[in-house]
Amino acid sequence: MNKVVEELRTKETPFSEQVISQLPYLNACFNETLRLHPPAPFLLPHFAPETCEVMNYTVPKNSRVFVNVWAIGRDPTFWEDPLLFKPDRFLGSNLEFKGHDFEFLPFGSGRRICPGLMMGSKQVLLIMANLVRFFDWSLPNNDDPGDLDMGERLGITMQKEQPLLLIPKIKI
Ligand code: HEM
Repeated sequence: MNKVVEELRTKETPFSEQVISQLPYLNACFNETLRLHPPAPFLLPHFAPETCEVMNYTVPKNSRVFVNVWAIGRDPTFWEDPLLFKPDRFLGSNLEFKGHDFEFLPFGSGRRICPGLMMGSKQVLLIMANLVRFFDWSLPNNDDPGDLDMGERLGITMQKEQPLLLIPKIKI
């Protein structure tokens, strides 16, 4: 948190879209959040119109296919310390969420990739940048952020199981 605060508070505001895309730590935090908590953990249901082979598995014609990107994002084959929130893993890495890196598919891939990818990612980054830049955040009772319950519940999209209660203090 300190690293992203420092990165944001040395930049001029209001933040432009161009500045936001050049903030490595903010972008790394966004990527790491999408890796561990993809909003659509099974993507949208896909359909195999023909029988096909994928990595030695046969997918029969007319199958309904779910891609578990939640599990892929936590697979120790691809990710070191997969359950830890470590944004630094994305610093200096070429991994992108644009559908070419199959270990990181929070927006899906291929013809049905999320068409709102650019809009959604820019919006979240801008909102996060402003919330972090202009407020100091703490937990009620000065609770330790490390103890925050990050349990999830599956709905149409993934949701935090317990509501997030935070105290903002304005910081100009
Ligand atoms: C952080 C924000 C967002 C995330 C993580 C996200 C994620 C996804 C995912 C995983 C899919 C399924 C892709 C697949 O099955 O391969 C999807 C589909 C879709 N998304 Fe997004 N999305 C986001 C924002 C948006 C926004 C802002 C819009 C519209 C303005 C949007 C519109 C759509 C539409 C229309 C589809 C269905 C595409 C199709 O089935 O052909 N999304 N999104």
